[in-house]
Amino acid sequence: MSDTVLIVEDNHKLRRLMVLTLEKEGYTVLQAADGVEAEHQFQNHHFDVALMDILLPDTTGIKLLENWVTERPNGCYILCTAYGDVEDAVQAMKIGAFDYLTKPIQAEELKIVIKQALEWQRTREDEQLSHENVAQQNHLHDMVGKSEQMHEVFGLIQRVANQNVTVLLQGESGTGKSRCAQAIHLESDRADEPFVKVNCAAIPSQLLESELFGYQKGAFTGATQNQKGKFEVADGGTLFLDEIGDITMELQAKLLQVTQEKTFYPLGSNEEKKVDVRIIAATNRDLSEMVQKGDFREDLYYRLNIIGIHLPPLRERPDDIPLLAEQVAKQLESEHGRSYTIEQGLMSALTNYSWPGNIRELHNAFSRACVLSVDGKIKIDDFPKEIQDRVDGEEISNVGEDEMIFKDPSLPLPDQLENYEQKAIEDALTKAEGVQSKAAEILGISRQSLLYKIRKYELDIEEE
Ligand SMILES: Nc1ncnc2c1ncn2[C@@H]1O[C@H](COP(=O)(O)OP(=O)(O)OP(=O)(O)O)[C@@H](O)[C@H]1O
Repeated sequence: MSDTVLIVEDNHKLRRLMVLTLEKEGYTVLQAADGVEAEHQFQNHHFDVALMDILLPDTTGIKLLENWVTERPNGCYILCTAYGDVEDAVQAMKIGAFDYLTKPIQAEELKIVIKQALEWQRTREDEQLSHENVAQQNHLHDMVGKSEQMHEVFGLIQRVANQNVTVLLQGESGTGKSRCAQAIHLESDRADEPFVKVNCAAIPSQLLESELFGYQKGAFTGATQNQKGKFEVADGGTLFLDEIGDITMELQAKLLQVTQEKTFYPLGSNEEKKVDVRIIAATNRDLSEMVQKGDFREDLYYRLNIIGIHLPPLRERPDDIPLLAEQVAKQLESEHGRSYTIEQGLMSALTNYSWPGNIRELHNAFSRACVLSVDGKIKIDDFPKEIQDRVDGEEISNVGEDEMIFKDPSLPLPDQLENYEQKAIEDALTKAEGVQSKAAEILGISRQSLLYKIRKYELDIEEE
């Protein structure tokens, strides 16, 4: 059965043109010339995507969208806005439109957006199934993680990989945004095409434009020959714009145009270039806050954030630490040609540290520890002082002097630490009358860390 598209457009000529274009592509097309007809179609027919004009004789596309999103939240809606009407476009995206098209609508653009919408729609329907599959999986390409948050991220990556929509990755520095962008590319059918990364913060703003769009010989002093920009280099593949929050307003406007039209002009050139590039953007800044402050264009924000993926900080997913640490140790084993063992108790100690630099800090700390380790045995002493201090502080600070009885000098230090830790947890839980969040507060660790330790020491505690 072919996919069905509903077109709501009062301009007869334009509607006819859109219907013909889509019917030629093999879609079944329903039509409506005003709000009443549109409501009738909505109530009586199934359709996969609706494309509606903003201005209708008896209502607005925004009003229809508001009603339909409430009634069928899983539907896929695209609004057609007048050229340059940013406010309507932004409002539509906020309400829940999949995307918007700016008039005049090109046939090619129409075909692409409908195709993307249907792909997104289909994968959303498969969501449940793929979610179950992904839940079993603790890695995706080079990414590892077994926490619920990372399973969710893996699921999203797989669902969006083959849709040409832009993706916005947000998360603190070192949480894995670049890796995530690569994983999306590798999961997609563009995997054999180029993956091009541009760090927008690392390139001075005057140069960034020519870096992205290229230039023609003579465009400026020193432009002695034509130079391709990253958009052209990435043609057919993926362009990863890292630190997107750092680009100037002027460049934001240009970028918006490429995301809409897929065309641009190299600096100093009159020749329009057309590219097929999938854009993934990332930032560790709060882009929606930047929008509110007027530092980032709202329309570009919505355009980039068609699919948003949040990479959680490591302190919120301590369950991933052992897996990540093992991955680094394995990598280094093959690089250094020797094997490493991780001292007992070290892992639980490391889950107590908050890792402000996230996975990058963990990687660096582990690499350092491997190099410093004697006989390949990685110990807490091999970690940077700030980590040792934090770990020791948290482990010992909650143990009173009268409990020094737990210190058995005949045991190796990690085992002594584990004894302290277990006792401290038991005491905190008693003090907190079994309320885990309170106990975690007393211990100065996250509730997740506490749960991890309760399981680790097999403490007989009722689940909250
Ligand atoms: N899930 C993961 N599994 C294994 N390694 C990871 C994972 N996520 C990130 N890493 C590693 O952690 C380090 C930092 O990751 P990455 O550069 O992707 O972070 P980022 O969020 O892009 O950082 P920044 O914002 O500073 O650019 C890299 O060495 C990367 O390979």
